[in-house]
Amino acid sequence: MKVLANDGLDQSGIDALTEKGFEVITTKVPQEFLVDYINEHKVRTLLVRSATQVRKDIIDNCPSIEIIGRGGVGMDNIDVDYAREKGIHVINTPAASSESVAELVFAHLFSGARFLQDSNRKMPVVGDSEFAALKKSYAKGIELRGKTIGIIGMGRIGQEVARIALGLGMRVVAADNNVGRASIKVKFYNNQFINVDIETEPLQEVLKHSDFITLHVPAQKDGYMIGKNELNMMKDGVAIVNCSRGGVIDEAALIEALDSGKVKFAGLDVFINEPTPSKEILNHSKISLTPHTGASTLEAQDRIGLSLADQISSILQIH
Ligand SMILES: O=C(O)[C@H](O)COP(=O)(O)O
Repeated sequence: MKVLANDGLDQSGIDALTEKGFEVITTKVPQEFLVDYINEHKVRTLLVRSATQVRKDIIDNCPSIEIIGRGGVGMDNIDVDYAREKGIHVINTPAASSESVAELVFAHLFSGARFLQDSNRKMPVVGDSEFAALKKSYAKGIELRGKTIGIIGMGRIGQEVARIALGLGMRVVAADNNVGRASIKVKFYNNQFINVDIETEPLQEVLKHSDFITLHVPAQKDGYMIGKNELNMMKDGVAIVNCSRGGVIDEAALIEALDSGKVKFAGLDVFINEPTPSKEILNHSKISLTPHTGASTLEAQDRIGLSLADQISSILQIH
């Protein structure tokens, strides 16, 4: 019962699977050697994050595979329908990382609002004499409280973003093609709950009325969701965060909008070219950057490991 976790697996998952008699291999096998490796080791379960591509070549040429597991949410690196047609179980962990991604959205928002990304780059390289000048250049920070956040995509992550935003005293507006109205349960530390209804609006309305926009949609098949036209619709001085997928936003149009001042700042966790984002993106003083770490917290990875182990055991009926 070999499980190959090609992009790694949290110890929680390794322990839970090992306890049930699975052999978990965490060797990173390069993409071009995967088919041979899987066949040689008769791997029955292939686990990946977003790095390993599980395309038709693997599905067609690795008859031992019974389960393909995505430790995370987005399955755009897996030919899901094709695998299912071939009788392979394809699983993911849609609920395990929402809090982590949502918290990263606010890390980017707070960073941009107070110039942290620029300050972290410049403070180590400028001398004492520049301290005052830097302080002056960061004098026009902004608060999040009281501002409007537009959430595009009200799935689990979008809803978690709404919960945090409400706690910060922000006004929340949302756009979602599938959800007419989202009722958000907000839990407080004393275990009390309140229900808050969030009306969704057409995308264009959300773009027009938001001070901050955050994207929580799957990888787009038909071009950019946010391109030049959409950027033009937004308020002057809007801020944008993308912790969903590269290619949801047109990076060239974003850079132009940052340079013109239309967009005040951006926070990007995902890029059109991963793992090599463009130099313009990497070096832009108004962009807060993270290398696709939305789900990379100890807590999320622990939950992901347990969820995968649970699902694999139940599919293979190992109790
Ligand atoms: O879809 C996801 O779950 C996130 O993009 C995280 O991807 P990762 O597992 O490669 O960090």
